[in-house]
Amino acid sequence: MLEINDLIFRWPGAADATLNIPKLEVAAGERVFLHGPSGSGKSTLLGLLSGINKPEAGSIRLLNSDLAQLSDAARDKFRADHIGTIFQNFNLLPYLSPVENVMLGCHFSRSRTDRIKTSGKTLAQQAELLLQELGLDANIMSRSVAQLSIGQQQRVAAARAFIGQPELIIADEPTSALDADNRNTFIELLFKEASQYGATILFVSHDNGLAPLFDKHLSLVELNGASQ
Ligand SMILES: Nc1ncnc2c1ncn2[C@@H]1O[C@H](COP(=O)(O)OP(=O)(O)OP(=O)(O)O)[C@@H](O)[C@H]1O
Repeated sequence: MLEINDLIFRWPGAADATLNIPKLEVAAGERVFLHGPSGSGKSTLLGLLSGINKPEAGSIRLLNSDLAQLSDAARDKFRADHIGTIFQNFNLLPYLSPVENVMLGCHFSRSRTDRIKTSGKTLAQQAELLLQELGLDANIMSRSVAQLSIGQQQRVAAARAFIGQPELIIADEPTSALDADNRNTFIELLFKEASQYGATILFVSHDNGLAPLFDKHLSLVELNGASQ
């Protein structure tokens, strides 16, 4: 589902390329753990995969589209349709309820919205179902998210990424605020949700203790070093 070839990315003004990745392949449905020390380029790579940045050279084929060849508007649409992101700080809207926050995951994507409608549910019903599956208690669904614990906010952020079944779920250090038990539980929940429709998970973390949970491990230092 993802294939990178001869990718080079350099931040403006930087002497050296931040990323120089000859090859990277991820199959559909894989659970991938991407690790590397601070500054090794993890966020830069996620920015390229989600189409926020463009490579200087090389190709990034995601679901058979070369992101480097798409216009800015087409990359935005591609991201909204095919990628669900769980951000490190969750990026939830504090004045909205959990259900409303989750529904926002479909806001910019006709195809994700249509997928839910075809299943016969409303967006709100699907949002509620996902929140239940991810373990959010029913009695807090109508609170504003500002009143939720970190672990509860994390479940809302995950449900927002999954709504409408995007093929790729990107999780950028989403467990750094949790203790070890809660981290593992959260990752197991992500896997369960992803396996319901075969989503691919790309999970970024400094915490190598989480690596054994995943099918595949990618080290940014090794990926970058492979050409040098
Ligand atoms: N917007 C930017 N403009 C210029 N340079 C940047 C920008 N963002 C990141 N960099 C540089 O690119 C390199 C990789 O940064 P990046 O944030 O991708 O690393 P990271 O592996 O995600 O780090 P961390 O684990 O600390 O989040 C660093 O040297 C950083 O200074």
